[in-house]
Amino acid sequence: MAEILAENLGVSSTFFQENCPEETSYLRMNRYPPCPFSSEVFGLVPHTDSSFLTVVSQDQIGGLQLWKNGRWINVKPNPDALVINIGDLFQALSNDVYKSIKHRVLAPQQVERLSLAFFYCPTYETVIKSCIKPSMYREFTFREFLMQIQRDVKATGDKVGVSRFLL
Ligand SMILES: O=C(O)CCC(=O)C(=O)O
Ligand SMILES: [Fe+2]
Repeated sequence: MAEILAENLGVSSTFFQENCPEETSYLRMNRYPPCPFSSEVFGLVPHTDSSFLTVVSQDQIGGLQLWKNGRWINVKPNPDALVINIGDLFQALSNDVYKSIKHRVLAPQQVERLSLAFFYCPTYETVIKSCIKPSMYREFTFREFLMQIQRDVKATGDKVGVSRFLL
């Protein structure tokens, strides 16, 4: 899927094969326990993913929301479908042709919710640069990106993200 999305971006056809070996991607298992204060807390605070793509499998409880056209949209659970999110790295690689989607998870009120998120990521040394010119972002390695996030979270409490690398 990453290869298909990158087809018209000038990205080398072997880019993902070369930079995303199996061991650099990971699966996160999320458990959201029922919360009596669910209107006051999040299951997962609004964020974008630091991956190329994220594949999410969610159960039937619901609560995942996307920020679209200035409002939060519910992602209706569908047992026959996976949710694929564009992550920060695809946004930079595509020079904003694809946008990293902001999303959040509401805390469930009565029953626990489970989800699985697979983060498709490159090696730390992978250089992220757009082939579309003029490039909006300066080139950076995945390692630099993750370290910048750590610094920003420490300093501001927030991730900031790819906008940090805008030229
Ligand atoms: O639980 C979900 O539906 C989404 C999980 C998520 O956004 C994440 O793990 O980054
Ligand atoms: Fe996420």
